[in-house]
Formats: sequence, C-alpha cells, structure tokens
Amino acid sequence: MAADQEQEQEQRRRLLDVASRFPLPTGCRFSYGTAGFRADGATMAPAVCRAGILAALRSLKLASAAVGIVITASHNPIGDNGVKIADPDGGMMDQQWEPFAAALANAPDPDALLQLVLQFVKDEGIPLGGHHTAQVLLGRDTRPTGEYLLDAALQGINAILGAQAIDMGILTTPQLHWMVRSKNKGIKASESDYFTQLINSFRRMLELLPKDKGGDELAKKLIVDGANGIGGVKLEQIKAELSGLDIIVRNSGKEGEGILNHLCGADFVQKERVTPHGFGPEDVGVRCASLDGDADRLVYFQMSSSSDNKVDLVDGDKILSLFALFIREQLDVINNNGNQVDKSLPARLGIVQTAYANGASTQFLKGLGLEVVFTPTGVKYLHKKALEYDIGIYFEANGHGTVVFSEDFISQLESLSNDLSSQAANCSAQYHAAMRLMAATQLINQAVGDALSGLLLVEAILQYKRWSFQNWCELYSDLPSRQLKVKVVDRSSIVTTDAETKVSQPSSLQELIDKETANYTQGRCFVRPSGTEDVVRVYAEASTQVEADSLAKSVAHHVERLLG
Ligand SMILES: CC(=O)N[C@H]1[C@@H](OP(=O)(O)O)O[C@H](CO)[C@@H](O)[C@@H]1O
Ligand SMILES: [Mg+2]
Repeated sequence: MAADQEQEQEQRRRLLDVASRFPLPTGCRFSYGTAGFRADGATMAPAVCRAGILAALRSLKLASAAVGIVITASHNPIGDNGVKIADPDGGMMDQQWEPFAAALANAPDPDALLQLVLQFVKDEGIPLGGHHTAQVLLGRDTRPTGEYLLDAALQGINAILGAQAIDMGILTTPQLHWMVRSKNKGIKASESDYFTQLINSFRRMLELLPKDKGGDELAKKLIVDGANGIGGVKLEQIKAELSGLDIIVRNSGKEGEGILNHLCGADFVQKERVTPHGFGPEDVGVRCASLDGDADRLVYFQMSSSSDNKVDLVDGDKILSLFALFIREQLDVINNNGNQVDKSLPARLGIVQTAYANGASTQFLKGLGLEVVFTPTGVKYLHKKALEYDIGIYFEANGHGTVVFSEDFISQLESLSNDLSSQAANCSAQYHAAMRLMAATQLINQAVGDALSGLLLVEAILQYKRWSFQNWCELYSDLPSRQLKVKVVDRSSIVTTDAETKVSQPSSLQELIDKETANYTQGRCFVRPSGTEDVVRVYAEASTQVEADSLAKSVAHHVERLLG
C-alpha cells in the first residue's frame, strides 16, 4: 500500500515537473485539426510534450499496445511543425480522444494539467501508476525543429510511469504508421523490414505481368520530385533494388538542393499545375511523380510542351481510378465462371472520396458501376470509411490515399491462392489474378496513404496495362476547378454538413452559394473551415476555367462580407 502511494506521488510529481518545463505561452491555443496539432515549429514544444503524455496514456488504455507519434507538418513550410498520434492499428488516433488531446495541449498551468490527466484517467479507467507498461514509437521528418520537438515528446512520454519511448529516427510518416501496425501484429517492424516488403512485393507484381499482352513496353524512366523532404531520401536508398524502373530523384533533400516544400512537392504541383523547381524542357514527355514533405501524398505529372512550365496532372482521383480498375479486373478474372477451378471470391469493393474529388472522377467511377461514398476532409475519415468494405480504396484529390483489404478478404484470397496453386490450374489466369491481388495487399500500405508504396503500385499497374502516362491521363477529363483561401475573424463560425458539401451555419451563406452556383454550367461549389490553417477554403468547379474562377471568386466575396 505504502509503495502504491509512493508511486502515485511520483507520478504526480513527474507530471507537474514536465508541465513546468514546457509552459504554455500566454495567448497560445492549439486545436487538434485534420491531422493533429500544427503551428510554427518554434512554438510547438508544449503541444508535442503533451502529445507524448497522451500517447503513453493511450498505450496504457489499450493494454500496452504500441502507439506512434509523428513529428511533421507535411506539405507546410519548413518553419512549421506538427504532431499527430497513430493508434495501434497504424491508423490515426481514435477521434473520441481528440477533445482530451486539445484540452491537455491547452492546459494553462501544471496544476490544471495534472487535474485533467487524473480526471481523464479515472473516467477512462486507465491503469496509471507504474503497474503496466506503455510503448510509444516516434518518428520525425527532416525539419530543423524536429530534434528539439522529439526531445519534448520524449520528456512527455517519460513523465508517465512504465512508459517506454522508442525513437525510430527520421522517417516518412507512413513508415512510422506501418511500424506501429506491424509491431502490434507481432511481425518484423524495422525500416529494413519495410523496405524488404516493398521491394519484394513490387518484384512479385512484375513477375506476374502478363506475357502475351502485346503493345509497347512502358518507358522505364521515372523522375520523382522528393519535395526536398524525407521521401526523396528514402527512395534514393532503395531505387537500385527496384528492378524494371530507372528512377531519378530531384529535390531529393540533399544539402543545397533546395528548401523543403518550397516551389516543389505534391501540394505545389497539384494546386499550381506547373512543374516543380528543378524540372525543365529536357523533361518534356517523361513520366514524373511528386511526393510531399513527409511522403504520404503522391501525384503524377508530365510536361507536354517545352514552351511553358504547365503540366498534365494525374491527381489522387486518377490514382484511385487506376487502382479501382486494376482491382476490379483481377476480381472479374477470379470470379469469371469459365475458369478451370470453380471458386469465387465475393468482395464488396468501396470507393471513398471527399468533396474535393473532381466531379468528372466521381462520374467516371460511378459509370463503372462502382459504389462511391463521401466523407469529410482528412484521412482519418476516409480510412475509417474504407475499412467498412472487403476492399476499400480511398484518395483525397491531393494524392493522399491507399487501398485497405479486410482480414477476412485476405484470408479468403490466401485460401483461394493455395487451392489454385496445388491444382493444375496454377498457370491459369485465375491463379495469376489471385497472386496479383496478394502482392498488392503486401505492396500497398495498409495503415495509411504512403507515397512510396503508392508509387510502386502505380508503376506495376501501368506496366501490367502497358499504359503510358498519356493513356492514364486520358481516362477522363477533369472539370476545371479553383480553390481559394479566405481569411476571416473566426473560421469556426462556419458549420458544414453532408460531408462538407453544404453550409448549415450561417444559413444565409448556403443560400448565396446555391444562387451563385445556379449561374454556371456544371457548377459545384462548397466552403469549409480548414483544419490545418487559419483560413476558410472555397472550392468551385464548372465547365470552363473562367467560370470555375468566377464562381470561386464570387463565393469568396460572400464569405468575406459575411464573416470577414
Ligand atoms: C483541401 C486540402 O487539400 N486539404 C488538406 C488539408 O486539410 P485542411 O483541413 O483542408 O486544411 O491538409 C490535410 C492534412 O494533410 C489533408 O488531409 C487535406 O486534404
Ligand atoms: Mg503529408
């Protein structure tokens, strides 16, 4: 009993101590947004330290399962930084804990922080007091504030008795999510295991290419814009082992090559539709890809003319469409009755998009007879929805997405593959289709959108289909669109509904949007408060660029007038 009381005292002392080491500057307010906390890197230490406390509590709550902390601000400028927490399955932290995360980050003084933790621990039945262990894996990107914030996170984690922090080093965001997931599944979870899985499953996909398809072989050359971030660094490490591809990395993150996310990276290319820094006329006609600063976003592009720097863009919607076509084709082959072995693999295939998906992509996917559903912006919503299917494919237009396969589907696929391999059918189209799907489940990151694994799946599918960039790009034509940002006094005064496609408050705003939209052919427009920046975003689509620009501009004026 006395020992227990001592532990309790020690726990309280540690929390008070760490909180006093990282005081919250007056006037500072953090909110757990679309992807955790983000702000100027120099101001982030209190929030990151408290995220450390929170992650350790989350692990305690979940029977000591490993959870993750990623220190990154993704595509945002180099001076920014951020922190987000990964749950034991490798996905984003359960949204139910977000209000506590925000309250903890904003606790004004050590006493308030201690009381918050004690109350939360009691309400949630968390076994605080050193009798149980907690495990937190940490990763960070290449930002200069990363190391300093890592230390803040470590101090937060170590303030919880029984908690163990494991620094996994400088990683892409999806690598850390993958490691957390793998660790909890009891499979090897180091960086070299991650690379081995990627390289082997990619090789497997190439071995399964149809031999008799005819047509041109796909050009092997691929230029990748690494956004001067961690993705380029990692790709450099493995590119020599990726057979069948000749990868050149630009904006690779090497000293002197440029500034993180500055005039380069997936966000820049997708929004500006021009070539990133470091690309020029000599690249016309070459297939190019662009990653964001923490390598969880991927877009493709190609310069069509040397007279300007405009690009043809393949965004997340078209990557999704390529994946959907490939997976559906394999399922069709497997389930086609004319096969030698009468086995079927029933699978509910779901496509998840957000309101930012280009209307032409949604129409294309629905036209294929696929089930398309919408969620609010943010991978935490899309991923969760995708898990409701046997195979869920989700992408944000900006290139963040993946394919998730249910455990049940994978085990059915495994048993089908085993049956087929043990029979004379093992050289059949059915067997090959099953093996291709198996390889895809290994290649594509099951925890979160991953630019590196996504890129390899794209490359394997393009080779499978013998499609050039142009073939892929011409799958459908994007509707012209425009995104604008509006600064307002309080962006939270806008409340949205219907997966963010409608404004419920202020109601007069939706009436104005409807009225404006009615003036345009194929017009579509919505506004929502950003979850990562202090702005309201306006998105508009119409049949011409001039119209899309004009619709976005007039709605932005209404937002300014009502809320500015
Ligand atoms: C329009 C847009 O691109 N929004 C992005 C952006 O969120 P906002 O809540 O719109 O700021 O950052 C998120 C995190 O990276 C990403 O998931 C999302 O797609
Ligand atoms: Mg990112």
